[in-house]
Amino acid sequence: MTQTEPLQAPPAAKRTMIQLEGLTKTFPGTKKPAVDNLSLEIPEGEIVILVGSSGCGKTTTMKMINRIIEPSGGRIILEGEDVTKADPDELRRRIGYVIQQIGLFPHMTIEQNIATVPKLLGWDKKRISDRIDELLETVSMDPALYRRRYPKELSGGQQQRVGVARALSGDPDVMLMDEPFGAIDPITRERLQNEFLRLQADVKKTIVFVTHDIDEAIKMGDRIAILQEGANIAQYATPEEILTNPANDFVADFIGSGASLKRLNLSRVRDIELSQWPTVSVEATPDEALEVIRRSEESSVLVLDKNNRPVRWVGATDIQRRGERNLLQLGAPTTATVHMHSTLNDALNEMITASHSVAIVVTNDGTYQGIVDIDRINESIRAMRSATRTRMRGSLKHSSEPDDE
Ligand SMILES: Nc1ncnc2c1ncn2[C@@H]1O[C@H](COP(=O)(O)OP(=O)(O)OP(=O)(O)O)[C@@H](O)[C@H]1O
Repeated sequence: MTQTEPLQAPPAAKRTMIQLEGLTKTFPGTKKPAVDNLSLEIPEGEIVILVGSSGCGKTTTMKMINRIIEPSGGRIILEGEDVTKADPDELRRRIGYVIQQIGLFPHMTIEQNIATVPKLLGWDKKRISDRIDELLETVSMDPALYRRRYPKELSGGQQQRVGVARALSGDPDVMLMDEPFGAIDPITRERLQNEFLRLQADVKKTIVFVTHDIDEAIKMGDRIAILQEGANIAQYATPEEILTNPANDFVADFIGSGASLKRLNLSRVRDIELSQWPTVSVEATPDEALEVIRRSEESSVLVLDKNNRPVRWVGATDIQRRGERNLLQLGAPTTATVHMHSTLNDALNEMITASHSVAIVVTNDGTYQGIVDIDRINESIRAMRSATRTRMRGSLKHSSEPDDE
């Protein structure tokens, strides 16, 4: 047999995809620049978040990257090429753009919306049509159902999914996302964030993402730039570093209280050991279910369907008072379900919303994996706190060591 596997090259250091050099924008009729001499390196394949309070220059920075706003000074380097003076139309075809609310063209169907950039790129009809199907499936929307609809016939969350699909349509290396999930209710927002992170794990685009929500920044960002007025960088670091070592009082204030709780956004369900809850198949009799509960330390059982998907919680007392009812008619439907890639913060939110002390963990196809309970989340918070303290003691010790020792 011949060896067909190529030898693995050692991982190369990340390339800089976008480099902003002294980028400045002073709007006509204003004295102070909205963006004042901003320099920032954005590595390939990462999500870099620009976060800061209203008016600090996030959107202006973003719009200068694809030249919707022309810079008054400085340079934009894309993949090593100075694009400060390049043809803006051509540039925009290389950069996907997702914005809050507006996004879609209202008079065009979903397929026409998604086809905009591929058409500009001169793709043939079949390629465009296949791409529309592929992208709608990628953002979990059935093409047969949605291709011919108009934006107003979709929910806010669905419109935003189409916005993401459209931004991905020409397969750009870079995506700019300006508060893409800003106008959406918290539950849909969380779902879209998770879907987007899952998608990004596959597509690995270089993404500049604007938000004013530090929790969203911590959850979505590989790196976060916390901006002050004039787009001055207060800190540019990983979420972990920002939470552990805020560079100054401005950053500490911006993170606000509850840094430990925010750190729950950094840990995912797949990173912790899951607990198990007693389960029975939907085909079991109520007596069998009762026996499973008796043998466990819990007072209820999780009923799984034929495909191992959780369907109901059934308590011992429900079964004792069952009368003629079977397992599917007892107890309550399962709530508080999270995925392996959900954050511990998502799990905690689910528990609080469902008034349940456990969240059920399932795979993408809904198969039962285990549970996360409040105790496990508490343990994680404690572990993070003590890791931070150890790190801080380490750095304090280091900085207080006298030079002459
Ligand atoms: N076209 C314009 N003409 C004059 N000033 C502008 C213009 N666009 C933005 N500005 C000003 O530039 C500053 C930065 O605005 P920008 O929209 O970039 O802020 P932002 O951080 O995105 O804010 P928000 O979170 O509220 O969207 C603000 O003071 C704003 O008033």
